Amino acid sequence: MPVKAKKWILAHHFDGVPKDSDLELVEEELPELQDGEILLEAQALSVDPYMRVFARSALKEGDTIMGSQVGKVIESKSPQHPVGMMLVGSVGWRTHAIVNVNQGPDLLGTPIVVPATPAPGLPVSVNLGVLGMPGATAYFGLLELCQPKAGEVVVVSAAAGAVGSLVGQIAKIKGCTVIGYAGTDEKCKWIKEELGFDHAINYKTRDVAESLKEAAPDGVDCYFDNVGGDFLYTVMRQMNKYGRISVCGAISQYNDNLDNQKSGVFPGILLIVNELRMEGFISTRWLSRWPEAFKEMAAWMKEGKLKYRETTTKGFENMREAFYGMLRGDNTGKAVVNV
Ligand SMILES: NC(=O)C1=CN([C@@H]2O[C@H](COP(=O)(O)OP(=O)(O)OC[C@H]3O[C@@H](n4cnc5c(N)ncnc54)[C@H](OP(=O)(O)O)[C@@H]3O)[C@@H](O)[C@H]2O)C=CC1
Ligand SMILES: CCCCCCC/C=C/C=O
Repeated sequence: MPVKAKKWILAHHFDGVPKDSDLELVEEELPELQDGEILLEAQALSVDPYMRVFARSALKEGDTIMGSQVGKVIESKSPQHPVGMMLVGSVGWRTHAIVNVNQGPDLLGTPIVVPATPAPGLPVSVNLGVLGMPGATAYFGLLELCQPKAGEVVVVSAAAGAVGSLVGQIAKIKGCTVIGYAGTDEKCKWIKEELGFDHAINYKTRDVAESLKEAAPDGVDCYFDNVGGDFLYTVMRQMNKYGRISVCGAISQYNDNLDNQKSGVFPGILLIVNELRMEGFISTRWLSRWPEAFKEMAAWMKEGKLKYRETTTKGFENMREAFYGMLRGDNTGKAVVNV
């Protein structure tokens, strides 16, 4: 019996905030499996900011939207991937995918399928969040680039999101004072009261420069930047000598047309005077070491030192709404879609 897959395609390249006419749900009939192929059925899918960023360069109109999912093998012509096995696959927004297990990495350089990390008692979706790409991003982006030391002050933006909520907790584990900025009072309450951040500030209701002066009167040593734009410049002005900035994301600019962006004045003088180190990264730089991060983070979770939250949307047909919601800040913790 041929399998009918549903998939979301890029109908039109995004221009500004993604809208319904940009994304279209279509059906396709899948062919018979060949040797070395498996058929994956989506259980949980990820919606991430990078989909907004990389759609422009990596996709053509008509292509399936990129993205990872946890899928179950429901048919197999690969003895190493038996029916029932759970895999994390970068196979896009699809209910069913035929994967050649010998295929090389995807467009973003990640393997097409890897066994889902065993996490007893936890939902499979943790492989898309705390024990997945966002977890590795927080772990390596903070520890490798900021190298936070006990007693230092660490600031993180988008602090109640998938990456930011983990960055703040890891910085606490390392003995730092942590200041998180998030977009609602509820998010601030969560990161302060449940996750143990020292300060949680709603950037929509407080002035960032003024509130940062209050929370960090002696300045900032590390900034984990998820937001970019003016936010970055504002924090840079309050960095201490030899401060480190890990440039992870620039979500405040993702809906802008980069070709038409006005050139602002980059405050390079601050880098010079305070001898700051500022480095952008893509988490796949440490791909071969991701298991190391997952092992340590799973141990912290077991010890109750690292908590996570997911904002889940039910139904593959609601991928689009989950994506829009994540971009505008509806999520606390990792945004996932359960099928
Ligand atoms: N370099 C890398 O390898 C990777 C980079 N990233 C980047 O990390 C960042 C966080 O990603 P992730 O944790 O997955 O996503 P989140 O779970 O943090 O979701 C995005 C959040 O961004 C916040 N946001 C949206 N617009 C703005 C804005 N204009 N100003 C400030 N905050 C805004 C919203 O929270 P709020 O309510 O607080 O506004 C929203 O919930 C993104 O920039 C992403 O691109 C992610 C993974 C890998
Ligand atoms: C498993 C997919 C890895 C994608 C890496 C995404 C890097 C993100 C950059 C900005 O959001």
